[in-house]
Amino acid sequence: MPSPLLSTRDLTVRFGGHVAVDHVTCDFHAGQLTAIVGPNGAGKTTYFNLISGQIPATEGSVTLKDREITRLPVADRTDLGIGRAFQLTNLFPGLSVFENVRLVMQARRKKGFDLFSMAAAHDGINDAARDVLLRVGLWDLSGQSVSELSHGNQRKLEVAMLIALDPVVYMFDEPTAGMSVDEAPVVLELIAQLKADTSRTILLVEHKMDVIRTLADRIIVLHNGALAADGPPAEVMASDVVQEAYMGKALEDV
Ligand SMILES: Nc1ncnc2c1ncn2[C@@H]1O[C@H](COP(=O)(O)OP(=O)(O)OP(=O)(O)O)[C@@H](O)[C@H]1O
Repeated sequence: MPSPLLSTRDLTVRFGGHVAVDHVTCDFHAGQLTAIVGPNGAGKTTYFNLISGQIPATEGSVTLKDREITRLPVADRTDLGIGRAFQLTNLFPGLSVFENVRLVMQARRKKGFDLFSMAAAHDGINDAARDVLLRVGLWDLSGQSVSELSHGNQRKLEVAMLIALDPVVYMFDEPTAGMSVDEAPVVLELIAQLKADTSRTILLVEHKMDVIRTLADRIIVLHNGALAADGPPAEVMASDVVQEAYMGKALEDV
């Protein structure tokens, strides 16, 4: 098997006496979407935070494409290809949809954050931003201020910004949370399309069984911060131990 894109080895964080993530060793390969499930408080978001760099690990390591990134700050990890959608906190509400996507592209291309540069100088970026907005179905709303968008469209924009960032590792934390039944399928379809690019890996924290069934190639289960199960969805879901002990409660709110 080729070497993994992303690995955690004995990844651990303690808050005082509480071990929130407990020696989690896991490899994530290109072309795979891994759903991370587990009961409330199991450590899923904290595991994400350790991978993306929001909190420092107490022990263990995170490796991206054979490079150890455990002690790197968030921005450096982003530059190296860790892309995380943040439940709307990384949108600029006062700017237009288009400007939000363009800012991400400018930052990626190291052209700085000068929004008011001559548009002609940024033709390439403008075209690329338009392509992303067409892809997510937001092109018609590109001139609107983000604060005027519906919640569902804001979540779509978040996916657009992640696509614009062009990461190696896509990290989604409950991407359809708070969306209407009409809006959620669009975002799920976008994530499904991302899977088609087999040079990336996708991590998804998710409670909804239907979303997991639709998207996941693999499920890992966290319980009390530790890795409790890891395998293909059918296998993990069928496991009695996992059903009863770990997933019954976590996945029943479909
Ligand atoms: N900064 C922190 N300081 C202290 N304890 C924390 C901190 N962050 C998380 N925890 C604790 O770590 C444990 C894991 O929390 P985490 O949010 O990762 O769980 P989760 O699996 O994402 O839960 P949920 O499904 O409810 O979002 C919880 O007991 C939580 O209270």
